Amino acid sequence: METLDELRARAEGAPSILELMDDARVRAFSAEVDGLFFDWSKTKVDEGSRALLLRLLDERGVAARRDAMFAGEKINETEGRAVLHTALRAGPDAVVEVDGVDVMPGVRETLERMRAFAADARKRFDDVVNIGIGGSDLGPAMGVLALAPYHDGPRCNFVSNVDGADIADALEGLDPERTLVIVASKTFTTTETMTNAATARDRLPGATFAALSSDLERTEAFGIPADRVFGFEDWVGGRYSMWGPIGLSLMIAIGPERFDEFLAGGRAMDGHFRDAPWARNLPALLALSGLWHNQVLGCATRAVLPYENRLARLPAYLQQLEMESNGKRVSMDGAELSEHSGPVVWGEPGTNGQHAFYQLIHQGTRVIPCEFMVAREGHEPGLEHHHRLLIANCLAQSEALMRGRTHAEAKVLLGEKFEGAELDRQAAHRVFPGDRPSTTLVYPKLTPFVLGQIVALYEHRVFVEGTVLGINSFDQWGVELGKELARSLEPILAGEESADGKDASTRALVERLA
Ligand SMILES: O=P(O)(O)OC[C@H]1O[C@H](O)[C@H](O)[C@@H](O)[C@@H]1O
Repeated sequence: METLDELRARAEGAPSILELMDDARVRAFSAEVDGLFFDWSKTKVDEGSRALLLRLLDERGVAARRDAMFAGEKINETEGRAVLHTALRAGPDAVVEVDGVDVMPGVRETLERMRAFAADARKRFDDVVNIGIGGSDLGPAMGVLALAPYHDGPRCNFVSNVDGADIADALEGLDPERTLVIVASKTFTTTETMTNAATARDRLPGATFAALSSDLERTEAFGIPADRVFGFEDWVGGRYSMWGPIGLSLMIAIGPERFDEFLAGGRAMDGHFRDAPWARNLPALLALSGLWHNQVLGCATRAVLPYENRLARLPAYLQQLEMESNGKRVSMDGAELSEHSGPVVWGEPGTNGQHAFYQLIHQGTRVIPCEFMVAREGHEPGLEHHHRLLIANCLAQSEALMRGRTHAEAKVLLGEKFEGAELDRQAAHRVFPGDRPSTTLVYPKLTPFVLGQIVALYEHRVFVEGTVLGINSFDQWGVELGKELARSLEPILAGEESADGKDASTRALVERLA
């Protein structure tokens, strides 16, 4: 891609972030929508590079593909499906057609049934166990923890791993009469989920079961009555599904009204993504900062660092959203990508990470672009001083990464303690190279509405990055081979089949573990 080459040329010998920094830059390299403020001024993108990045969006036809997505066109070409998670949060008057049929009456009807079911479940049950994995787990698990201050419904447990420890621990001490087990699986075939669901049925007789799936024949075969089944269509991808039936546990936890606020946050971000010019468009700006760091500068990872303890599961959620969506090797037409695919995404909440892995971010030899997130306000009355410290730490990290510390400054700090060659040696360990990039997302307070804005912001960011790279962000063929091989290994481990066809290493491991 020529524009990317031009950007790489500009990045060579670009001024430092500190040299670029001034008030005008902060105004130019930040944008705000509905209280959400994104600052990307602490990057090395200058005005010229920004113009080229914006050009990339036009060259790659991002606007047309965005409009095609919202219009229900089948942009998930490898599976022949539309991509309409946005329909799950569309307003009451929305009309969204797939193959000439408006899908919104169905969406609204399911949402109404969910509301009635959730309102009743909040009275009848003490515990909800959501059994699901990947997109059928991470969204509601992340959301229930994030919105703990609004959680006034039954306790929610999330079981995902096929490791029997997960279901065994979750079922421990539950009263079947007061427990709702939700089997969440789009396909209703996923080994982990079906194995855990069967164990729950055996070990907790008398519990109430509900199902969230797009395969109504399989939910019936499992024995779940139709009035406790909430279906969705194939145009909702697993990792984009927490807005609909897969969000049922979250709706039960916080109540239908607050779930509506969550949907409204997502809807507001959709409107912004559709209408705002790219230069002020938050999803586009996040994507451009991502493309700059990953494809232009060659940084293979990005750290997501929420200064919000209740966003502890957000990095895991974003790992699936970003890496399953944009971790592809070919473009839409099947040709090998000319650029790297999406980055490795990782992170932990601050301030904890500061005392663990930030060492490498500050002084390691590789540059790790950091995405900080922080709220102006917390939820804990009387603990405002905690929140001030939290904010101070968040801002201190991005400042330290940008500023760094020179050898001369380190020597001054060491003062009289050392001299000569020893002073130089000791100072070298205390040097921070600086000029390390970060972005900061500031939000007013982690309410259901704001969580909706943030999740939709990241969804669209992934879409923009994927579109620029020519990737289909909505399939996940890369997870299939491991599943097939696991299916072939299970009977070998059970002693029913021979390991002869396997390679020497796998045979030796089978022997040790069988
Ligand atoms: O909801 P399910 O059909 O059970 O799928 C659960 C998950 O497993 C699959 O292997 C995919 O990698 C994920 O995208 C999906 O979210």
